[in-house]
Amino acid sequence: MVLKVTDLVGGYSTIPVLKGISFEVKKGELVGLIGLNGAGKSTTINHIIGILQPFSGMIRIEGVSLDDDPQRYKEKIAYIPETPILYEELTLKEHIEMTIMAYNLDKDAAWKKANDLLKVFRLENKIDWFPADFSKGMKQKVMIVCAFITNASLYIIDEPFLGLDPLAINDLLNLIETEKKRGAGILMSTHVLATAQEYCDKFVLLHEGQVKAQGTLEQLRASENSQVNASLSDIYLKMAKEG
Ligand SMILES: Nc1ncnc2c1ncn2[C@@H]1O[C@H](COP(=O)(O)OP(=O)(O)OP(=O)(O)O)[C@@H](O)[C@H]1O
Repeated sequence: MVLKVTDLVGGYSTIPVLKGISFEVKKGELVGLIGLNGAGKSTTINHIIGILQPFSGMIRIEGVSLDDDPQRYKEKIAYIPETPILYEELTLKEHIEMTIMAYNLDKDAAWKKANDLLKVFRLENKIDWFPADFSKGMKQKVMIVCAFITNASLYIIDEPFLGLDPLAINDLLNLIETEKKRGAGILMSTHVLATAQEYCDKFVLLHEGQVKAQGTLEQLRASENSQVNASLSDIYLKMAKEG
């Protein structure tokens, strides 16, 4: 098991946004975190990456909780936020060097991987550029390059399909496939349900801070009494309208 979230109650103030959610991401699985605006996807992610403290419940990555060992817990996660977060005063090269230090990576192996990824995402001649020189999509690609050199156990990818061009989306999906084969787990939040349906192994449907349904598409169809050919979008809309 890569990620195990158990009875997580959490949020920002004393009123919980998440009302006791449980789900898992296994090795080699891509799990889609699906929900309407305000359903609690970002709040869930903020708890997993340790920005928010659970009110109650447990989050473990490969059996380790943030309280057990914060450094080990954080090294197991690579997070790609929806809005890229880069250091304005650091070049692309320095972002990669910082990632190598933060994750304690072998320098030569990490740079080999980074150079391959820089080529894939057409950034190899922009290594000395600062974030201010990059477009939003290019900044997102910098975050992808940094995340995918870490050998993380768990990738958390927040809405990857809106800022990237189709070529980059395809490259990212290929990277995800490679990491799945390596045994990593991936939790991906998205509103692009057709792509999620095509690529995710399982889904967690969040609604108003609760897990309304989870499992494979077949399992969702069964649990929501949907037709045998119902799409993820059909199932989700039906569930959201029923409340
Ligand atoms: N910083 C914050 N402080 C207080 N409440 C917040 C904060 N961020 C989000 N919330 C509240 O938490 C709830 C869940 O929001 P969250 O951002 O997790 O939703 P989401 O599923 O990620 O939505 P979206 O698809 O719009 O990104 C909402 O009711 C929102 O108002």
